Amino acid sequence: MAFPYKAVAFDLDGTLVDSIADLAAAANAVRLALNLPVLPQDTVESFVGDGAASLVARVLAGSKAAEPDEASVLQKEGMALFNRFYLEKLTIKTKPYTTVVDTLRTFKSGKIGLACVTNKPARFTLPLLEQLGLAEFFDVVIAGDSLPQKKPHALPLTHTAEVLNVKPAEMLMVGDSENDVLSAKAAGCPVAAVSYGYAADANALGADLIIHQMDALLALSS
Ligand SMILES: O=C(O)COP(=O)(O)O
Ligand SMILES: [Mg+2]
Repeated sequence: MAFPYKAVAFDLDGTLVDSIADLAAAANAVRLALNLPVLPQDTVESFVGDGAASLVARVLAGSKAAEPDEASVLQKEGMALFNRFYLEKLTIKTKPYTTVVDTLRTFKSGKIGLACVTNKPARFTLPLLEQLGLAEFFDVVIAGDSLPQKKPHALPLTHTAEVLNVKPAEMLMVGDSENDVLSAKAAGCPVAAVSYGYAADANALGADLIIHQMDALLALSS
């Protein structure tokens, strides 16, 4: 194919799949179990992007500023509840965004290396990809706890490029958040941002390119 890159690394939440309804349901199930009032879905959406431990800390505090304190009893209890509730209902409403499946299929048949690089922990990432029939497309899946560093660090992307045997400059990162853009820039990867994800303003992320649906990638040529 005329596609200008040898590989593509995709973020998961807000990029490949719209997972916010199930994330918010699990988050609010945690709050109800702890006798806290439920949060609006938009509030939970603003807490997503830094992995499950950060999400749980923010959901418990009701504030984006909260950071996980692994030693806290409440954080441990919140994590245990979130793990249980979210794993039970990972893909009730979660679906791939429009044109995602066809785009992955086209890249796969064009021998483009494909990776999923997410901050979501592996215990959720792998079953979610399986349940939605997406796992088969990826040569490599790097979750938030697969390596010692997660996005916005460069490591998930430099490691992915190494596994796919391409240079970072030959691998396009596609994401929806500041962490995706920062990780790509730190790794030396070109980066596209999707306009439909969980960032308040995709135009402000500093990506090289903005796309409004995934199959816009297929129109790129060198
Ligand atoms: O689970 C998160 O916090 C974010 O996941 P993502 O990196 O796939 O957007
Ligand atoms: Mg994302």
